[in-house]
Amino acid sequence: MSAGFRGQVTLDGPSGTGKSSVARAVAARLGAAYLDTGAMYRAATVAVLDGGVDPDDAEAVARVVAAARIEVGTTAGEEVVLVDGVDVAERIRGAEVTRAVSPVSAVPAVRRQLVDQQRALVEAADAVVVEGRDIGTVVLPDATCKIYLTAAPEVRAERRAGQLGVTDPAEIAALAEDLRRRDEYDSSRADSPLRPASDAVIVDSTDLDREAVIDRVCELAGRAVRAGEWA
Ligand SMILES: Nc1ncnc2c1ncn2[C@@H]1O[C@H](COP(=O)(O)OP(=O)(O)O)[C@@H](O)[C@H]1O
Ligand SMILES: Nc1ccn([C@@H]2O[C@H](COP(=O)(O)OP(=O)(O)O)[C@@H](O)[C@H]2O)c(=O)n1
Repeated sequence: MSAGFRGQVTLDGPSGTGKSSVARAVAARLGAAYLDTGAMYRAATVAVLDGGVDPDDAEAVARVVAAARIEVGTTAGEEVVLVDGVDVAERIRGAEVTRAVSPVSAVPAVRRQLVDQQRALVEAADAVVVEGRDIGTVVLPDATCKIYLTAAPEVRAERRAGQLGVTDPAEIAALAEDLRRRDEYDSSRADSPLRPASDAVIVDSTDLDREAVIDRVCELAGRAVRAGEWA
């Protein structure tokens, strides 16, 4: 399965399972576009923080985000994230945004706005890999191939620590607590909670390296296309 893929691959799952790194590599291998929906919720959070609004004040959050122009790129190799024309690609990965993103993304009006934008970006592409929390369940219920990535919590925290260059055990424990809190928030919200779609294939990456996960996702994408051709 390489060139010639047409359709949508969705990658959902909690933080640190490898969604971004795997989705980017799969998109490159399939010659597909790539959409990081988490970057959009993070960009919305930048607008909320800069608007001086409490991330837990749903009404104020909805108002600020409705007035913000959020733009993301869909090319796997280049990260483009703009809020009102300002490059926030680096800032969205910072601790301040990570702390505030879950309450912002639990606001239904924010989700409606960003889901509309996500669907428009997907429609513009013949082939696309989309990662997030609700892509297989809500954004693209008819996607060609749905994957739900999981991994043991301690493995996810270690991966995140490795990514951020954190080695102090107390800091790793704090990262693990942050992941746990965010997963709980994302899984228990009323609108579009984090959960696998009923027709998603669950891939547990605890004991798989990155390349093995990429191979598996490409294989599943190829299989889904062939199944569609025979249907
Ligand atoms: N299967 C894997 N084994 C080991 N490390 C991985 C694996 N998949 C991803 N990683 C690494 O773990 C870190 C977090 O991955 P990332 O793709 O950002 O996860 P997510 O988008 O789900 O939060 C990155 O440094 C990435 O390179
Ligand atoms: N489709 C999505 C994607 C992200 N999100 C929210 O955005 C946050 C950040 O997503 P992300 O994918 O950048 O997070 P990481 O897994 O990279 O840490 C998540 O914790 C969710 O609160 C969401 O609600 N729906």
